[in-house]
Amino acid sequence: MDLADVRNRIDEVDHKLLDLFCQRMELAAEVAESKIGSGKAVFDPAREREKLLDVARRSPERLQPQAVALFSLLMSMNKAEQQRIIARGTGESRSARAHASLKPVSEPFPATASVACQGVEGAYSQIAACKLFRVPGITFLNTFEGVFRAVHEGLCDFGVLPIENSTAGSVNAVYDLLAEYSFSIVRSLRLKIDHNLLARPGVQRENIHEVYSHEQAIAQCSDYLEKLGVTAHELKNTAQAAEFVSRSPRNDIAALSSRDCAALYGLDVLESNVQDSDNNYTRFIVVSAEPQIFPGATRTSLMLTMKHEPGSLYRVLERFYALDINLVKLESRPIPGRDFEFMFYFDIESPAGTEPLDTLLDSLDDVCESVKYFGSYTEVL
Ligand SMILES: C=C(O[C@@H]1C=C(C(=O)O)C=C[C@H]1O)C(=O)O
Repeated sequence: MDLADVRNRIDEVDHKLLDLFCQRMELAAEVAESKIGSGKAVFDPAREREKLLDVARRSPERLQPQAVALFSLLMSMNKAEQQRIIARGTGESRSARAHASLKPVSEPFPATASVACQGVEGAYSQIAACKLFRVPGITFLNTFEGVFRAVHEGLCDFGVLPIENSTAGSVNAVYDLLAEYSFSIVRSLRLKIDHNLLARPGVQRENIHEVYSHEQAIAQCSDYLEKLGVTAHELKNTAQAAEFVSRSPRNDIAALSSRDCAALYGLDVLESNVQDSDNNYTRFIVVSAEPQIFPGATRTSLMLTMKHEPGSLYRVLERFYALDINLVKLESRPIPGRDFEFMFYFDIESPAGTEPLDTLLDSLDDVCESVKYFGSYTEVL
C-alpha cells in the first residue's frame, strides 16, 4: 500500500468533513435566531441525549466511544457559536462581566499606591507588595478580611494577598473573600520563597533547640528541622517569629523567616535556603474594588461550579480546547455540605479584550452552575 495514495484518500474525506463541519456551524446562526425568538435556552440536554444515542446506534460498535466524543465536541462548538451570536445580537453579554469592562484601560499599572497587606513588616506579603509597586505606601492589617475591608472602605487603593503556594495549594479563604466582596485581580506575582535560619548575633547553630515560624514554613522545612533535631513552634507569621527571637534573651532558639527579616530584626542568617524543595513559590495577587484591566493582561482567573455528574468538567474543558485557550491552573475544591456540585479554580492564558476570551466567557454559563470572573491581569515574575 502506497502511503501517498492513502493520504490522498484521507485528504478527500477530510475535505468533505470540513465542508460538512462548516455547514453544521453555519446552521448555528439559524438555531440562535429561532432561540432568540422563542426564548429557549441554548443548551437542550434532551435533544443532545437523543443525538448521541442515535450516533452510538449508527456507529460500528468499536468506534462508538470515539463517535460520541466527536459529536459531543461538535455540539459544544455549536453551542459556543450560538452563545456568541446571541451575545452580539442583543449587545448584551451573558458572561459574568459586560464586554465593555473586559477591555484594557489605557493607563499603565501604577508605580505608587496605598496598599493593604496582612501581617507585619518583613512578611512575605510586604516583600511581594514592594516588588509589585515601585513605591507602595503599606498599611498592615491582622487578617485577610481586614485587607479587603481596608480597600472596600477606600482606606487603601489596593490589597496584596497570597493566593496559592506551590506546596500547599490555593488559599481558599482569599478566593472566598474575592467572591464575597466582588473584587478584581489586577496583577499577580510569582515569588520564590526562601526560608532562612535566623538567630541573635553570637548564637551557634549547634546550640539551637527550638525553632519558631509559621506552620507552612515549618512544613516546608520539615526534613531540615528533623536533621537539625529541633522542636518547632508555630507563630502567626514568619516575620513575627523573627521578632520573637530577636526579643528573647534565650541563646538556643531560631526563626525560619525571610532574609529581609534578618536585617529588620537585627538577626544573623545562620543558614540560608533551608526549605526541603527548592521549587517553593507563592503567588500573590493585587486586588482592587473596581474591575480594571491594565494593558498587556493575558491571564484570567475564574471560579466555576459544576454539577456532580459525568462529563460536566469535560464539557467545560472542551470550550477551552475549541477556542485554543491554554489552561495554566486547574484545581478542584470541595464545597462543604454540597454533595451535588463541584467547584474549580481555573486560570487561563488569553489576551484580554480579544475574541476568544469574550466568546469563552459568553459560553460558560451554559455548562456551569455558576461562573465567577475574578479579572484579567499580568503575572510578573
Ligand atoms: C443546535 C441546537 O443547540 C444545541 C446544540 C445541539 C447540536 O449541536 O446538535 C443540540 C442541542 C442543543 O444543546 C439545537 O437545539 O438543536
